Amino acid sequence: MTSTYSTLTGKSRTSCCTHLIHEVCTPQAFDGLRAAGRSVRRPDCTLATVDHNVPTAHRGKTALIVDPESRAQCEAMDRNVREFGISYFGLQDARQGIVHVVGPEQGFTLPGITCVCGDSHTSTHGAFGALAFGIGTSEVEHVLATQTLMQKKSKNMRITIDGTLPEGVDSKDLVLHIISVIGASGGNGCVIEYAGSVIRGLSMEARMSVCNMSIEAGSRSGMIAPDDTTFSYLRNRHLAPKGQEWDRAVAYWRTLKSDEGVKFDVEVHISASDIVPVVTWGTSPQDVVPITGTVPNPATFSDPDRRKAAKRALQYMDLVPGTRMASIRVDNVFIGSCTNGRIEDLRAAANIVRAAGADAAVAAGVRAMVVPGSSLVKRQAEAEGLDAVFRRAGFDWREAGCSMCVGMNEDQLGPGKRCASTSNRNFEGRQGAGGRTHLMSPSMAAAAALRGTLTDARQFRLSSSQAAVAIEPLTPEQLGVTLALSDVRSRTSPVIHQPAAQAPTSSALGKVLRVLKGIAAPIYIENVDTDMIIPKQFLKTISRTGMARGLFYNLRNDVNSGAAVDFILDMAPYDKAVILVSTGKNFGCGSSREHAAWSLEDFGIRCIIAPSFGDIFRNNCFQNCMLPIELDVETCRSLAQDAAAGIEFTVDLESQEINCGDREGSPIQFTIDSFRRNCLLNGYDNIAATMQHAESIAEFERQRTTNWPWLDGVGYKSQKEGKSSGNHSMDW
Ligand SMILES: CC(C)[C@H](C(=O)O)[C@@H](O)C(=O)O
Ligand code: SF4
Repeated sequence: MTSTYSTLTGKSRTSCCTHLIHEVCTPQAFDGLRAAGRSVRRPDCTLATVDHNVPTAHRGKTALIVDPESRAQCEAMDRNVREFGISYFGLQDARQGIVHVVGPEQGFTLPGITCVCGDSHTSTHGAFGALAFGIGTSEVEHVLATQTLMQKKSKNMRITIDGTLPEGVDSKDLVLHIISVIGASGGNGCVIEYAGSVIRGLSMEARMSVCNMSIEAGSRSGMIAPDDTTFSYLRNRHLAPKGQEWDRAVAYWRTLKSDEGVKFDVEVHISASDIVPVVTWGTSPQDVVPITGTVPNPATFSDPDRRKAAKRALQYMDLVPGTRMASIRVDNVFIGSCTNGRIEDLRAAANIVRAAGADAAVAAGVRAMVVPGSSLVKRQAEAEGLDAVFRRAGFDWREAGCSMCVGMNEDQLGPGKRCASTSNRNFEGRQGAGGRTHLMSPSMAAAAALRGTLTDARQFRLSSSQAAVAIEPLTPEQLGVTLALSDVRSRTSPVIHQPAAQAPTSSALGKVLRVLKGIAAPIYIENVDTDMIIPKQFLKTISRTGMARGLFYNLRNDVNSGAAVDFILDMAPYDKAVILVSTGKNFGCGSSREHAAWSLEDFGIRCIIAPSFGDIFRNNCFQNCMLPIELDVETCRSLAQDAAAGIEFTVDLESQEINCGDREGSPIQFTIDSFRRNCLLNGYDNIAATMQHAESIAEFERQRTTNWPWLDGVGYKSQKEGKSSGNHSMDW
């Protein structure tokens, strides 16, 4: 399936059809463009919004954002989109929302495209049969400048779910079940295709929830072949093709499916009847248990690493094995995020409140928030009366944004507080330092809000008279939004900057790595996620430097007092470490934040050795001239012993060897992609290298215009036809 989607312009460069951007991962990329005197190659294929930092208590001008760092990031976005001529759904725009809700909602996400975004949940867009994946900031800069990316073909994995989902089981239960089956690193290096009768029967919203969490299964990208469900969702969306182009597009989209008998690198079969309503108990999305079950006993895990991780998780979550999940009290409930902040999710949650009767109320002592995924979802929900249902029961009805999914705005979970959440990550400190997250579906979260404990939502049954009346998506006019569509994908005039003297562009530029000699620090944690490497508060910067302070912040400092606690990187000789050795797999999983690589580098780490890596993190390391080395678990464990003994390591990239003292088995050989190796040895400027292929990129774009004209924005079309786009005032 994937080969159908990758549109290669050169040996290893993928042309990106659409590029979504948000305020957190772009300021440094735009600065890089400015410094190098580069423009945005395809403003018509780039769409911007603000979501992570925005307040959900009010809407208004960016200038009203109280937190100075959040405000600075949003203002940087305002400036950058203006300067580079990019279509933008800013804080006052009726179409603003979470980037992964906005793209599909506008029809910017289409089947057959390659879609990228500086955000790990870009996998969401795979629900449309797009090859969609998250990238780091350096890659964002590369895409802005060239509309292409350096890519290596991924492995293919197919997960087939057949049968009928039992009553009360929804797409969130399904995807959490999948992650528990294949594990949080199960999809490393793969693109997942979701198939089977259950997937075919899902709505687009549900498909998006499933693809969204592919990254939590270790895969950068998940996809579903487009079908009539996809087409009817897209028909009449603002940026979807219209008229004859629509017919032509649909005819093409129907061809986008895996060939009969095609061989996948990995096949997984799941029976729908095995799936039940679930919640998470630990600090990895793979820590899943039926809501009717109990907190597991780590001693029952056969894998020693899993056992250790489970013990650590239970300590963090303050849970005791054997406790009934449904007896666990919660302080907060969060309904929202790019996984479950769409209209269907809000309807499901509201249905539970309706089923609880006219007197339904949020349990005493619980704070429950409903945060729509976009401002248009909010208006739709209000038109359906869902806000009234929530408000009446004591839920807090908010403005759109990422909110407590990540806590970059004021919506944070306090230390020691427990949250029933419809988001996608239950990592340590994810929703707030010291906060404890249980992931679940919207109906289960609503049920938890009413009962005050984790609750089986099947206890709330709707009578037909209580059932929510879902209405067709409202038109912009009905929503009371006068959409000025003229500014969407119509930009034409690239802004060319003069290179700034001595200013840095993409991060690795000018750096090389040949031989690295020094102290290695051992880390014994499984699935070290990038939230753990650098928590959210350190992402609120518009610079790439000075991030060592944030490195492993929550492991190095007491959550309540902020006082330093013993952590390996603060103890001699490891405070001078240049190498990290992780015994746990999936190092750097989760978020695409390049800040994780920046903070390691700023501390002095140039090489990380682990049994496996999160795919986006691995790329981010290379982009910053850092070397991620993958070795088997046993070798990592023995290297960690050497590191713990304070033995100095020598990593030689030329000979691809690791030497540590005169240990047995030394030197250890490692393999590395030859292109990446060359870049590290010679310090390439990837963007400049790609720009040498400008003619092939232009030729590819010409073919694309001929074959798939609906992928060009209006402004680009008229520019090609020699018409002036005036002051961006053309209609779509
Ligand atoms: C800020 C962004 C880089 C990050 C991501 O990549 O996922 C965020 O959306 C998250 O969910 O942690
Ligand atoms: S996972 Fe959360 S923080 Fe990240 S994009 Fe989605 S809603 Fe925003």
